[in-house]
Amino acid sequence: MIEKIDHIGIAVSNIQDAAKFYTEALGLKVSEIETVEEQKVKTVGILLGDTRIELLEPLGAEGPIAKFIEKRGEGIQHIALKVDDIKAQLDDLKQKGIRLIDEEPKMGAGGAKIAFIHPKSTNGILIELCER
Ligand SMILES: C[C@@H](C(=O)O)C(=O)SCCNC(=O)CCNC(=O)[C@H](O)C(C)(C)COP(=O)(O)OP(=O)(O)OC[C@H]1O[C@@H](n2cnc3c(N)ncnc32)[C@H](O)[C@@H]1OP(=O)(O)O
Ligand SMILES: [Co+2]
Repeated sequence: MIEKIDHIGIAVSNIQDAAKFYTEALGLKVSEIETVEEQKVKTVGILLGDTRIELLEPLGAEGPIAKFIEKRGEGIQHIALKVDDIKAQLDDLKQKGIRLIDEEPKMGAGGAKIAFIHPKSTNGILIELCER
């Protein structure tokens, strides 16, 4: 079951600089910075009620966020949907012929299980499934 939007992922060159807009101009709170090696990113969550904005900075020249910024510049990179059972959701999507980037969940920020659906199956939006 899909529960809600868990977060919106925004690719930025520098999370400290980018976070200032949300904290200083909008008065929002941020989580601790976390490194997710597998995705080659540093990330903070901007807390917004029961959802969040996830700022993502590339760890180096490689990885999906580095590549995204190089090709498209900073901006919205993905939308994450919270699911109650990510394995079941992935099996269901696979059976429906949806192109998955990850057939098995990976480790995301905050210990979440995450998996991505390819933009070719979603009219050009990168969608993450996320189970907490
Ligand atoms: C920390 C964690 C968490 O939440 O806990 C995260 O979120 S980590 C967040 C970062 N991690 C990820 O994004 C992991 C999943 N992402 C990936 O595997 C990759 O970024 C792909 C989405 C497969 C794209 O890979 P790559 O750029 O190498 O492929 P590509 O250049 O051939 O692109 C294939 C097609 O997808 C499009 N495309 C690429 N990135 C896109 C994006 N973010 N949103 C929408 N479309 C996108 C390209 O324009 C291209 O379309 P055309 O063919 O029409 O030109
Ligand atoms: Co995410």
